[in-house]
Amino acid sequence: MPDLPDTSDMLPKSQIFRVALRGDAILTSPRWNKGTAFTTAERKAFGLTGRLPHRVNTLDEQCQRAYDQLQSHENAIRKNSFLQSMKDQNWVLYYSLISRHLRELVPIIYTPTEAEAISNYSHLFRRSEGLYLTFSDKDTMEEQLLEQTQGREMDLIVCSDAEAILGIGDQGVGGIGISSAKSVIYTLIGGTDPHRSLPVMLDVGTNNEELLNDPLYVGWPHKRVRGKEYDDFMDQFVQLIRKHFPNSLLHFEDFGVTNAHKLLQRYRDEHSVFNDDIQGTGAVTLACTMAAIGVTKTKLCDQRFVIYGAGSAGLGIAEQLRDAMVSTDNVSEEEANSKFWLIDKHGLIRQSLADVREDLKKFVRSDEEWKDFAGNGKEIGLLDVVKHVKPTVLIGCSTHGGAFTKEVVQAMAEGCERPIIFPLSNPSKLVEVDPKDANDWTKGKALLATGSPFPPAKMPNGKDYVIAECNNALIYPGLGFGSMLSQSRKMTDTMIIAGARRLAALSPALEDPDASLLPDFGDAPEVNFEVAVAVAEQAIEEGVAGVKWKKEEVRERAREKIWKPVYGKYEYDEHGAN
Ligand SMILES: NC(=O)c1ccc[n+]([C@@H]2O[C@H](COP(=O)([O-])OP(=O)(O)OC[C@H]3O[C@@H](n4cnc5c(N)ncnc54)[C@H](O)[C@@H]3O)[C@@H](O)[C@H]2O)c1
Ligand SMILES: O=C(O)C[C@H](O)C(=O)O
Ligand SMILES: [Mg+2]
Repeated sequence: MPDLPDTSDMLPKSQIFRVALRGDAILTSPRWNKGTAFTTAERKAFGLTGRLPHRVNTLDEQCQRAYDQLQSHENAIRKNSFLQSMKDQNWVLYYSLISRHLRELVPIIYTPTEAEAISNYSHLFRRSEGLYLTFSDKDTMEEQLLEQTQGREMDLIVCSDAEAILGIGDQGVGGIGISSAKSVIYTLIGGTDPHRSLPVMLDVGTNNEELLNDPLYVGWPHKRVRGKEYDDFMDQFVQLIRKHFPNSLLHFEDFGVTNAHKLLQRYRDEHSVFNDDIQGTGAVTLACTMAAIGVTKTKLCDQRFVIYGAGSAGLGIAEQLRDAMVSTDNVSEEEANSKFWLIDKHGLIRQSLADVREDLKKFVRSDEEWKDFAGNGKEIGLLDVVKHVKPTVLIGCSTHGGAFTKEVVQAMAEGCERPIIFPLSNPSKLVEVDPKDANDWTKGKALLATGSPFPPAKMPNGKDYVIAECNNALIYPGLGFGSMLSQSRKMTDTMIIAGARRLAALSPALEDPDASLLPDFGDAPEVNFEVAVAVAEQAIEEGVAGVKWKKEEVRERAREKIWKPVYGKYEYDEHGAN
């Protein structure tokens, strides 16, 4: 990977904060609490002398102690709960600890462990994780928002209605866990100030029978609200965000595909809105594909793409690849569309299929193309499509674990020299193929990337093949930070493509074709910093930025704005922050 800036020199200069909280109030504020790291002078000033043991610890010592405690929890879900409690106690310690062990701890607080925490949410509940806006309380939505934000400026709102959480479906109020985890990643990897971000759960009910029948379910025990009532509720929410936080980024996560697409189209010209499953996944997959075709020395328009799973992610990926093909390879949109075969649970999306979603119509295959197909009239499944189309790229975002069988993978490998295979479904148990198997079945020829972290596979020459983590977290924090930094009025497709290109340019495979297609997740903060700079520069260039900077200033401004988990120096001031 090309050299990246050392982020340690991005630490803010020693900061002095005037704080109005004393005693228990400062010890129980995760924003201000330093625990045993309060200095002797601060202990006197904030009424803490008798409330803490004698010794003053450094942040390094606190991180060491916390890491040791974490190791005593034997499984991932317990570690997740422990870290959740730490977040409730002390933000600097929480973010600093995870930053020091990024590759090890991101899978604990995010994908895949967060899926388990979300599905057990009502049983694990300890305390509030953000703002819960419930349909039945919609008349007081504005009061609830203002009560929660207490006059704070907000840079970022991450919301979910939890209809399609990762690959585990409708999770009702547990969906706050994804809003919260995505917000944490924004801070950890993107540099967003946690005090200026808000996770939101839009509780419009759930159709998950198990939750509805669970006496301990803590959400609104009601079937999902649909239609005009749903649209009005969402509109009420979006208009409040626009009114009170006009410069914020509004991030949508894990909505059902129909609402995801509709909400994005409805608001994308009014406010800076972003759908992670559609746009974030599209962007990271574009970057990963660009890296892979760099290895095969082909162009985007030379590929035949089979996308298995035509929901938010599948559609977002197809559109992003298509748009990039049009802009880089100079082909018409129609020709670019013809390079895609999308499959959902009813088989190949083609003309004679009933009820094809409006947003998929441009990717519908003609019946003419399949007229000689033996199973005509029936669903056309993945294996048949692979045999017939001979794809060069096979992408999975279906939630159908194990769908890329040995037969499918080998059929693909017969049709091309270096099959590009990205099984992206999360969490790990839903991956379409274990990358180790795909590697073995293709004798190390497949170029692979997955949505969740997987261990390296062995190449026939005995070398490790590092599996790229093609998860939107490698790009969305940078896309978002770039938009917030430049105070963009909207997040345009060209800003997203600029971010994806920057990520692709950082691929280790550019220098070594046997290396991972994407940068290591351990480098995610530096990578996302680069993405953010590219996005903000593009926003300035195309005139959607609110700031009046020159493009050359962006990098320095980004360094100044980035939030880092370090303790500032506190002075007591009754009119200070709380
Ligand atoms: N790696 C990433 O960054 C990333 C990003 C977004 C989504 N995802 C993953 O992709 C998966 C889908 O997410 P989504 O948001 O698009 O969900 P979604 O519910 O919008 O879409 C799922 C799609 O899969 C299809 N499908 C379901 N079962 C199928 C089957 N047996 N055969 C073929 N198709 C089937 C559905 O018809 C639908 O088109 C999830 O597992 C999610 O975790 C990964
Ligand atoms: O949450 C993730 O890990 C990625 C993605 O947004 C998903 O829905 O799977
Ligand atoms: Mg998601």
